[in-house]
Amino acid sequence: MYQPDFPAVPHRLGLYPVVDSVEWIARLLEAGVRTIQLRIKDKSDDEVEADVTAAIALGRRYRARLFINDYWQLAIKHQAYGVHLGQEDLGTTDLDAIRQAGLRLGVSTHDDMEIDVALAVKPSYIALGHVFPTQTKQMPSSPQGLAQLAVHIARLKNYPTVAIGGISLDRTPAVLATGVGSIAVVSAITQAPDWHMATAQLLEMAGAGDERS
Ligand SMILES: Cc1ncc(COP(=O)(O)OP(=O)(O)O)c(N)n1
Ligand SMILES: Cc1nc(C(=O)O)sc1CCOP(=O)(O)O
Ligand SMILES: [Mg+2]
Repeated sequence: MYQPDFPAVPHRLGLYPVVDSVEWIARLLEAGVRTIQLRIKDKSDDEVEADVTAAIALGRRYRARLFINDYWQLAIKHQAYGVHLGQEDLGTTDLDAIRQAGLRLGVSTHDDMEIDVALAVKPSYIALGHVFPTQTKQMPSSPQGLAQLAVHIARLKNYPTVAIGGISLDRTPAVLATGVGSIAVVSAITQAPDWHMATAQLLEMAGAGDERS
């Protein structure tokens, strides 16, 4: 049963690019993306606040689901659609503040134990990674692969789910065949020889997500 303690998101979030600049947010929203994340690493709140506010304004203009990675206080201050947090963030974040501000919450997981932790938080969606090897982030764990992803999706049947890690254009059909509602990608778009074409192809396969809930 999907009864999150945070506002619900559509079951299928569709194509979900994870990008590190307002420029990428602007061009991907213009290209038709409707679920997206601003992921800027290792800067102070002061350094990122202008980018966070600009990204949130763009998200509103395009009626998109804009998640802020890590900077949950800024996300609350500027009323983002949602926040994405990792497992290690859960103990240091005021989850009640996010809930009371009405923001959606996405939580990363990498194995069954982390899924148990995430389910206890009752977030809006659960991310499952990393499916394949990735060059984008150093991962302490091994890739879980498609078979394990499918097991997790079966366990989480009514929960909105997002797959992440090494998802390329070629691998997308097999990832979607597990029943996952969304594919989160970095390099498949940002390192593509033609990002516009790659985005159009990924949107064609994964969709832009269901209507807002
Ligand atoms: C959709 C999605 N899934 C997983 C992650 C990873 O988040 P996290 O574990 O917080 O690690 P960093 O991205 O902060 O390095 C994500 N960002 N988005
Ligand atoms: C940011 C991130 N988080 C992951 C996780 O498994 O939690 S994998 C990942 C990087 C995904 O980049 P790419 O699409 O280029 O492989
Ligand atoms: Mg994070």
